[in-house]
Amino acid sequence: MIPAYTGAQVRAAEQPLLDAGAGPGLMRRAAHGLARHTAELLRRERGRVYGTRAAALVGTGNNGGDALFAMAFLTRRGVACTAVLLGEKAHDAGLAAFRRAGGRVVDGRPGNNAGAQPREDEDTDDGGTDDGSPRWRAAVAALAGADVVIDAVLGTGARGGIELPLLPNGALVVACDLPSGVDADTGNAADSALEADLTVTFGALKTGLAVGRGHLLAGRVEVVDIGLGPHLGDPDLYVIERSDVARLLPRPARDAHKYSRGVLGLVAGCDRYPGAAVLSATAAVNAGLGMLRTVALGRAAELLAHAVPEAVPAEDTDVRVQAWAVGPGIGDDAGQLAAAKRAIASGLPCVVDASALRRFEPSDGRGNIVLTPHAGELQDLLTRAGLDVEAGDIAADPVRWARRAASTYSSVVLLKGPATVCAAPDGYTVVCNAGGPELATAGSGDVLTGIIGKFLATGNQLGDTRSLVQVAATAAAVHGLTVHTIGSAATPQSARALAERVSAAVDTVGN
Ligand SMILES: NC(=O)C1=CN([C@@H]2O[C@H](COP(=O)(O)OP(=O)(O)OC[C@H]3O[C@@H](n4cnc5c(N)ncnc54)[C@H](O)[C@@H]3O)[C@@H](O)[C@H]2O)[C@@H](O)CC1
Repeated sequence: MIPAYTGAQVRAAEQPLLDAGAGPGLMRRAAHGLARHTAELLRRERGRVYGTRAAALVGTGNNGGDALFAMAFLTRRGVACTAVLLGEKAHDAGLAAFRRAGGRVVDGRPGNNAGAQPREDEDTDDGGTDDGSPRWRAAVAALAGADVVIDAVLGTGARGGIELPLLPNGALVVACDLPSGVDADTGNAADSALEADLTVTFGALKTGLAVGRGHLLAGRVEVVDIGLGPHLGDPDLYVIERSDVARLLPRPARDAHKYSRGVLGLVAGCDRYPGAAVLSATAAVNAGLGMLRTVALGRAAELLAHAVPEAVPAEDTDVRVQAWAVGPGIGDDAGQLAAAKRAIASGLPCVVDASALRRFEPSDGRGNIVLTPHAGELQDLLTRAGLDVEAGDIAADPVRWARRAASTYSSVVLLKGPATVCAAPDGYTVVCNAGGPELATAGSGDVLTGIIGKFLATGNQLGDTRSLVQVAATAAAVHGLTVHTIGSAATPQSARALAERVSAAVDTVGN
């Protein structure tokens, strides 16, 4: 697991070192890491470092200082470097070092009225600012032709919105510590924040790079160790890695039989929505389940019999299983909703999804239940519990609201989204960043429910809600990895294809 910390935690860890006069050393290590990773990116994407062109957008604080020192290193490696100063001041020592190394400095400050003229062939990306003022003209002209632009306007000291100049088309973007305008604590981002190819972050991974828009804007993330380790304390959350998935995956014992491999009860599907039951059932079976008992009605039952012959129909929830998965495709069917309620009340481990979430009450919660809402369903859960929360609030701080729902409903909450946030009632949180937009199709959630159900039924990883969070994150990772078992990431993928590839995904991490 990769530990992630809020910006406030990282700043607190830095403080004793700053008090002891270690600030310049910290910055030198950060700058060295930024220069090294930027050079590696140039070598990979441009085939060389010497003779390339770099520009940095430099703000007033230490974040800008990091970039100035980093560009001093790069200048010495034969990179033509330009610093575009966007604030009233710049880090003194960093600026002096950059000038000494022979770097070029351009004044992009608000008061600058002597801006350079744009080149005639200037070609810029959308998204930034070019209101024609000399300030932005100077910045845009200085950036033209850059192979790489280092975004070092704001780091963990950011407050509120930010304006940035237009970037040249085709330039690589490296964010220094985090993309300017991203909130290191939450992942919320200013509209103008730039999308990076690479983020080089210092001291520790920041929560804001693991979740929300910050995660989407960060690109590849490299963590540079600057020696904060002993001062960091408990992380805000963890990001699950492939090696964790391999460790946490339940494996059958050599003397396993179908009951020891897990028996899952599935309450899914109805006449109106028969397909969801097939997707959940297929995923559960392909995840390595010992036996599946299905409570399905009418067309859903017929379809299941054809599509998933392994599924053993059950008349009711009065059957012997080790865990339940309830909700996919049950819609408003009164019989299926009642069956889901009974399964939830059985006391067995249970994953609750889709329509079953709409009837789930805080008093139904307990430590062996996983709720799997998307943002809209989370808003509904929170609103029904008396909390005033808008969709935008959840997008701006998904970890906070997933935790809030987990404590309110005394259950583990798996919040679906570009990053999957799994939170326990005590706040322990694991984020899964496997997969991508390929997973955002109707039916994909039904697949995830089947995988979680299988892991709950196997049960050998369950102990407390923290273990259950890890189980949920492992299931989310397997779900995400199904994407990588089919063609390239750009290959369109149906939920059915994902369900059928669950065994291949388990195989990729399990071996
Ligand atoms: N503190 C340390 O020892 C270290 C800090 N490091 C770097 O320092 C950064 C934090 O430095 P700072 O605390 O100086 O903060 P930043 O450099 O992130 O920004 C602070 C400056 O930006 C201004 N500012 C804030 N919000 C603004 C906005 N919306 N628009 C325009 N200006 C705005 C503030 O007035 C202040 O001058 C980290 O992200 C990291 O890059 C690294 O050098 C490692 C060591």
